This record gives sequence, structure tokens and C-alpha cells, in this order.
Amino acid sequence: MTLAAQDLAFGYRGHPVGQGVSLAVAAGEVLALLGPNGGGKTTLLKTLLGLLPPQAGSVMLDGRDLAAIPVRERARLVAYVPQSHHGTFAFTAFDVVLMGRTAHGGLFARPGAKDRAVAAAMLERLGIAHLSGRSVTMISGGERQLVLVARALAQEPRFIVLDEPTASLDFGNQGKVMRQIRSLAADGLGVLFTTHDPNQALGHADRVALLRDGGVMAVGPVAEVLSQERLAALYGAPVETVVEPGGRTAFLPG
Ligand SMILES: Nc1ncnc2c1ncn2[C@@H]1O[C@H](COP(=O)(O)OP(=O)(O)OP(=O)(O)O)[C@@H](O)[C@H]1O
Repeated sequence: MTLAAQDLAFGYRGHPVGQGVSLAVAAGEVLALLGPNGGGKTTLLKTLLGLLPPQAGSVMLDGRDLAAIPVRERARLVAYVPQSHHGTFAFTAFDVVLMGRTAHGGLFARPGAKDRAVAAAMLERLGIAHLSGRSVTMISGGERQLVLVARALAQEPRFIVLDEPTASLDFGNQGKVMRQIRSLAADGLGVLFTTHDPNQALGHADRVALLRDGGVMAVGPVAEVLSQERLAALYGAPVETVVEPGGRTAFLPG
């Protein structure tokens, strides 16, 4: 099963952002999307999720055109973790995670015991069960980010798309989310995430796509694609390479 962009052009009405993008994320793998600010990462994700219509080309989910898949079925297959934002409504963390179950119930069905159990299990999995009864307007940005990841997991999707999932997280929670990402792929999910840290792609992704000016500069296995030269070209800035005594490579802004 794959989620794939085929010769995709994407953008907003009257504002094309990218074109000629072909890439795919398969079940069981992690694909990282890297690129400079404004390069089109979020817009591409929204198009892959069906939140924005393609301007040309297509998005295919398991060989079917995404546009032809009913919205509720789509929601059972693909979950989205948007960039963390301030919640406006004072829902509890538990209720927000429970909302991830909507795609599994009937149109007006109330959540059942199974839905509540899945929501509780996902809060537990992310280590935030203690936040269950707290209002999401009164927790930290990082805690809210973890709630959004738990909500996506409660959807029990086949693919999960995360937009800068670690942006507001402290060092410990960054590690926690990245480990979750790996374990989701081990459970058979396809994972696509954006990041501004090439080292996260290096350490946790199987493949990486480099997006610049709305086009794919390179896509492939991390070890083949991520080099000092490519990253310098991607960001238009110097990049340094550090090789640890154990042989592990890391990139630093130069
Ligand atoms: N709602 C919108 N309507 C019109 N143009 C938009 C809208 N949102 C973003 N853009 C523009 O689309 C382009 C791509 O933005 P996008 O948010 O996809 O980039 P990004 O790679 O995710 O950036 P960042 O790393 O800064 O989050 C930018 O030029 C941006 O100004």
C-alpha cells in the first residue's frame, strides 16, 4: 500500500507553489521531507491529504485516486498531525484524542467503550495520560503537540502525515516522538513527516525527499541523498559534517 504523488502540481488559488512532484511513501516506511522555509512542504502535505485539490497530476492511495475516495474512508486511512497551534476551544486532552475516533463511528454515533479505550491507550502510549482531564488551552505547546499525535494514532490510520512534529518539543520529547514514528512504521504504517533538522531524517527516516522552490531536488534512501553538498544546495547555506568517533554522521549549519 502506498500514498503517492504523481507529477503533482500544487498550491493555492492563483498561487502555484510546486510542480512536477512525484514521490511515494509505502506502508512500513518513514519518509522525511526536508526543505527551506516557504519551499512548499506544508502545501504538499495538505495536497497529499486531500485538503487542497491538486492543480495538476494526482494523489494516489493504494492505487486509487484520492479525490475519488469518500472523505470518511480517507480519514480512516490517513491521519494528519498539523503544526501545533493554540487550541481555541477548551476541550480536554482526552476529548481531543477521542475526536480521532470520529471516522470509525456512524455519522452521529456517540463514542463507545472501544473508542474511549483506544483514546486512553494512545494518551498512555505518548506518556501524557496525566493530561487527560486538562483543557488543551491550558497545557504547554509541546504537550499540545503530543495530544495531536495521540489523536492521529487514535484514528488507527494506515498512513500518518506529520508537519514538523517536534517543532515545539523539548529534547526528551523530540526523542519520544521520533521513537514513536519508528515504532509506527514497525507496526506497518506509512509515515511522512517534515522537519528542519536533517539529523532527524538521518536518524529516523528510511528515505528522504528534498523540496526546494516547490520541486523535488532529490528523493531516495537517506544514506544516498543526504550529503553536505546536497544540503548546502538545498538551503543555499554552508553546512558542516561532524563524524562521531563511533562513525555516526551529523550535519551542522556552517
Ligand atoms: N493559505 C495560503 N495562501 C496562499 N499562499 C500560501 C498560503 N499558505 C502558504 N502560502 C505560500 O505558499 C508557499 C509555500 O508555503 P509552505 O507553507 O507550503 O512552505 P513550507 O515549506 O511548509 O515552509 P515552512 O518551512 O516555513 O513551514 C509560500 O510562498 C507561502 O507564502
